[in-house]
Amino acid sequence: MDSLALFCTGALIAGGIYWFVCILGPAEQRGKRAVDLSGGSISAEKVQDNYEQYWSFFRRPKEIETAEKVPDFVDTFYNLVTDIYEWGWGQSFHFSPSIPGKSHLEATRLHEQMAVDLINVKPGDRILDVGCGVGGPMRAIAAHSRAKVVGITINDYQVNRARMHNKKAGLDSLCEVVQGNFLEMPFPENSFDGAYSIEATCHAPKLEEVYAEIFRVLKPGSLYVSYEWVTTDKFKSSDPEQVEVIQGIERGDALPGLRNYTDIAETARKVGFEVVKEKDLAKPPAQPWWTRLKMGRIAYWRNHIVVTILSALGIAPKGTVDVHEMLFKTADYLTRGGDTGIFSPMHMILCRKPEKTEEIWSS
Ligand SMILES: C=C(CC[C@@H](C)[C@H]1CC[C@H]2C3=CC[C@H]4[C@H](C)[C@@H](O)CC[C@]4(C)[C@H]3CC[C@]12C)C(C)C
Ligand SMILES: C[S@@+](CC[C@H](N)C(=O)[O-])C[C@H]1O[C@@H](n2cnc3c(N)ncnc32)[C@H](O)[C@@H]1O
Repeated sequence: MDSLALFCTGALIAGGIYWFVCILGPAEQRGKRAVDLSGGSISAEKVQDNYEQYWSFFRRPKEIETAEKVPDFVDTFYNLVTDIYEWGWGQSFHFSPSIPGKSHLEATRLHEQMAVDLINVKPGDRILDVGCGVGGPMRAIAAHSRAKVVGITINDYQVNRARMHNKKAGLDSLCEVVQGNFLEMPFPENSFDGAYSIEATCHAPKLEEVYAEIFRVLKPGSLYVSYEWVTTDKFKSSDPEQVEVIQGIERGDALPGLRNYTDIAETARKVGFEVVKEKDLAKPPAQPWWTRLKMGRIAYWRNHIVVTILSALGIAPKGTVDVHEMLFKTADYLTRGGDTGIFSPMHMILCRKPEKTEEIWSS
């Protein structure tokens, strides 16, 4: 083979690898690239240890039940998965019903916009995003409503990613990101004109604690909407196969325990909210939210190969393959949860903080 042919073959192989890893991979344009996968705020050498630490929480379930330990366990989880989520899913870390003729991104945006439309927000209002991730929903909601959005996340790495994306999108004057625990928020009472949480409060060990905090920081008369992860009326705790699916979802998603849908409104009322509306957005006529997970199967195999190669080359931290494999299995449990109808990630509840709350506090 002469040198020109050798050069062309080399260039073709290099181009192919670049296309496979960098172009085919990212879920959003100019999103996270496979070669940039990291362990979040954890240094690369500690990713494997932290992954093992994450699993050890499930070997001592009592520890997960201890409220004080949960934020640390959730923080470890997001250090491990944030880059993989961004790379393989995008900047919005939640599900949405499929919409025929619309892309995943369009369906995601409509699901996010529905949340802010429900809380009647005006331009200039200050609203809270409880558990904001890297800010996909926050940016969509700020752009759609022109409200000022303050997001809170426990994970430091997500704070930096969210701030970077806000700046890049030219939305940093409307979007602010704070590192903190949503069980003890660093905000004064009656300081927000509205609030929303998208698939985040499921990480709270006691829903009552996070709802009470949201209630505290909201101005009287303002609205809060949440998309909750729940087991539905189809779930039978006596069926071992169903229990396996629910436990698989809990373990792969850092959940201290999935709640039943009946607990949501009850908890909201207990902390003083008026329940305005409650609806499982996953129920027909909505199209399945889990088809996107099913359709991604080929991409997951490709991602598995990419992660294995990058990890072997020392580009991705050791442990990334394990984390990816955990997510791969989780995708299967989530799909089974969706197919059987025993699980919903979008049980919507819309609540109002009453104008007068004195009676509630004194009772
Ligand atoms: C609300 C939460 C997260 C919900 C989803 C955003 C994520 C749940 C499972 C995740 C994924 C599973 C499979 C991954 C795949 C193997 C990989 O190649 C690319 C990324 C995945 C698709 C990943 C993306 C995010 C999820 C869909 C929880 C945590 C409360
Ligand atoms: C699945 S992500 C959803 C993120 C975002 N709502 C979205 O849809 O893109 C859950 C978020 O909740 C945050 N979270 C979980 N427990 C928390 C806590 N105790 N305090 C603050 N944030 C928390 C996580 O850090 C993460 O950002």
